[in-house]
Amino acid sequence: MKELFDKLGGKPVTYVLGAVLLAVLVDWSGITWRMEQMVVDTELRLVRAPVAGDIAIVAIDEKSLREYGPWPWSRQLYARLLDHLQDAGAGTVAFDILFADPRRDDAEGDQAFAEAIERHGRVVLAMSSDRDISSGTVSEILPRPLFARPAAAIGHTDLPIDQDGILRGVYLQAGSGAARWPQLALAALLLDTNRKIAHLPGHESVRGGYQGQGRWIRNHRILFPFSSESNPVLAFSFADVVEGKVRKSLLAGKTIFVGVTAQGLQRLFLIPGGGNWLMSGVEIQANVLSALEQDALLTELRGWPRWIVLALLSALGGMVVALYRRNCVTKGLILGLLVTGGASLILLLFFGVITPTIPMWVSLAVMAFLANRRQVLYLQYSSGRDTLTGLCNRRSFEEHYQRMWRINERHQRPLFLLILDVDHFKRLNDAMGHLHGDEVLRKLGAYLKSKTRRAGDRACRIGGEEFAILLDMDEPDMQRVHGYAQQIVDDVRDLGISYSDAGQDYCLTLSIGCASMVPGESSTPDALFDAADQALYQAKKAGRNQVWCYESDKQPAAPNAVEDKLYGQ
Ligand SMILES: Nc1nc2c(ncn2[C@@H]2O[C@H](COP(=O)(O)OP(=O)(O)OP(=O)(O)O)[C@@H](O)[C@H]2O)c(=O)[nH]1
Repeated sequence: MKELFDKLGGKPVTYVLGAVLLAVLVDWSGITWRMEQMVVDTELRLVRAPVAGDIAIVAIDEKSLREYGPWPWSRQLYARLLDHLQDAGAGTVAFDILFADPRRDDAEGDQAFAEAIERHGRVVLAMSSDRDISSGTVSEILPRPLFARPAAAIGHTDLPIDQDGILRGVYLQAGSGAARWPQLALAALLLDTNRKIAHLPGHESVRGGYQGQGRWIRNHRILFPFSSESNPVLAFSFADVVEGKVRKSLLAGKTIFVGVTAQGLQRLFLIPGGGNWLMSGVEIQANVLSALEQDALLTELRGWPRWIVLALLSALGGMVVALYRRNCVTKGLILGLLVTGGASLILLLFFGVITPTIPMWVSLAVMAFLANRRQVLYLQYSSGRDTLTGLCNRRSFEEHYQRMWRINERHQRPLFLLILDVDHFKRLNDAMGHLHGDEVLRKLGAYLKSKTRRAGDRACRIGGEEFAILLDMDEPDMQRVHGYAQQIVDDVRDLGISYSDAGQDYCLTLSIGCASMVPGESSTPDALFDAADQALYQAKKAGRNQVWCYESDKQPAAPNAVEDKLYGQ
């Protein structure tokens, strides 16, 4: 596992693919949705745009309430408003007010309003919905037929709130059973421009018509930039307009939304962008129309396009992390976050595309963490390695030696140590050069590593051309160890590393001294080392290219007793 991690962690492709897969997985799981929305909201702050100049609100505000008394008023006032707006040359008038019930005490007012709607010819009325709590079904509430008949269009005023209480977008179509009603702002747009929109923008979540009785169906969700606090929608007081206090030129040619803004009478919506900025429904309608008119909608990527953009951006971030994986992981992570964050910002500012940023950042953080882990492991590993052969160095060998000594002492098991020395290595160096000598040592290192595969086994380069092997044997038996060492001697000879010196050909050989001891109070790690060294000395003395062993019984093993128990080939 560690080796796999080591191998994969070294390759840039690991970081690129890892970042892509993880980002897609995190995004798909939806666990970062809330955080993601916070980022999107912050980004949306940057794309705020003023509402188009040909849109205005006629607001039922505090001033109008002071003028005309408590709301609702006689519909006569709306009739007067419509006539005034018509006179001023205003365009479509959309009421963000539901006129569903008759005013029984003011039939005249209702009649006057109906006639004014007819006269005006370009009035859009609002419809709404009502959920029956016991059955859960949703029914439509339409304007009373007296008004609906002369109205040019009817639009819904459903403003959906996300799970976190923020309104980020609207549905261009909604209705009970089928999404047949256009959003109020869309209805006004269609009327004003006499346009037929072949393909409604936004995400089409519902295909086909009727979706089931009593279900409130929404379709074509759009996101759009909201107007800023410093650039609010142009608004006139209802009373000022009706009383003719607003210059006609200010109203001429404008699409007018009529709605309530007075505190306490209307529902306010929290809009994205941080802070607690609230907007009334009528202001939101003005914002929607402005965005539709100017084609300034934002695209929230879904499905395959979302995965593809996410994959491309996180691959870019993964590449940055991979680039810095060895020198400075933190720098790589910070740059990766900046690059991906910057790319999403560019997509938003220039193309109006909202990309999921948090999943990319999560995946980059994980990749950077893995790169860092690998780097730490690599440093730990390399500090205990011999740089030429890749075997462990004397320091880490000694640590391992001491550890194995303690373990075997607990279990009262013998420990086997082999010391290996290349024969006449000076002669090889002199004949072939130091670099060639290095290459030979490297080859020997690789071979010895392949001979030490058990967890407790360790091969190490303890000096120039001197190696040591510590063996962890299941069945402690010096004969087997002798056979093992002899195999090494034979294999090295069979490697056929040959060289000539002074006209004579030589083949590289090894000598090995083996020793074993049961760790205990009377035997020490140094004693075992000395014993193996003595055995090696004997092997050299006896002509090299051979194995000599020293085997202790469980008695104290004084170094001077070593030779008594030595045996060779
Ligand atoms: N190429 C190379 N040579 C090394 C390295 N470390 C030590 N040596 C050489 O290894 C040689 C060891 O020489 P000696 O200690 O006389 O031993 P030997 O020639 O192998 O003779 P015996 O051990 O008695 O068989 C010296 O020439 C060192 O310079 C190394 O890292 N690379």
